[in-house]
Amino acid sequence: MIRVVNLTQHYGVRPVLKNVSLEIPTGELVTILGPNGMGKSTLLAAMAGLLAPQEGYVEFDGVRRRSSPAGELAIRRQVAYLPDAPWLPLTRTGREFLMAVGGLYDRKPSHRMQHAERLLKLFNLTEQADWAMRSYSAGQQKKIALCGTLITEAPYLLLDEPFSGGLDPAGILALKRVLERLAACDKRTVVMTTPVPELIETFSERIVIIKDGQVAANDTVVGLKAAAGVDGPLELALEKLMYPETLENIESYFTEEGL
Ligand SMILES: Nc1ncnc2c1ncn2[C@@H]1O[C@H](COP(=O)(O)OP(=O)(O)OP(=O)(O)O)[C@@H](O)[C@H]1O
Repeated sequence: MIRVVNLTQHYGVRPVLKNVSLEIPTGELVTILGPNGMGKSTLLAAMAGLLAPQEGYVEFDGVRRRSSPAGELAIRRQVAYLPDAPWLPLTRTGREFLMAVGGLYDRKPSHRMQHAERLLKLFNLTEQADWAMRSYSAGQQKKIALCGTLITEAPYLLLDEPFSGGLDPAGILALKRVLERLAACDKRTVVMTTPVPELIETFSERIVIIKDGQVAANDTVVGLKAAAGVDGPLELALEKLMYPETLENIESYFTEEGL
């Protein structure tokens, strides 16, 4: 279980997250949604241990992040984090990269090699496996970064915009199905952000909406639709809950122009 307790995060004097508390049970597939700039990436980075919160803390299975070197090391082996703009060692090949990341998580070389092969095949990168990653297209770089997260086999996956960055439909389908199966069959916990509600409607178990630095909603897709009084796609419910002003802005854009 992940527990976020009274988390407050400032950049300079500007508060981004204000007293955020959240519990994510093991094996859940959770999506964090919210308007641009509301703190989704900041929340994920704090969960990943990249940011030291000014107040509050994050716990994985009862061990508090950043509380002791031993605890922090134990958590690092359990958690894989994919930032929205992941860094890749571009002079290395995709296969070398996967072998190196798997090694950081103590996976045996023969197991890593075999798993890398399966991941490369899954994301249609077999042909490029032994090319330097600088020759990969943007979408291929995103795919290899995703493979780098999956090869860790970490029980907790924190994925910042895993579906963005030029993934093709085959890549999106592969990622959706893999995350679904990992959560359902392997009890892996997946927390991710995405700006595209259509992508997650059918497979995200729970949605957390961050707005103005706070948790505005934390519910299932069905629960969110009921709260918004919407009997259609999730997108409509989110428009009402997250972006009520956008619908008004669209109207006034056309009205003020006399259109
Ligand atoms: N390193 C930083 N220094 C100062 N301010 C920052 C920094 N990183 C983010 N911010 C600010 O914090 C706020 C939250 O940013 P964050 O990236 O967490 O939002 P987000 O919800 O993930 O946005 P998006 O949907 O656009 O990715 C924004 O207003 C942003 O300008």
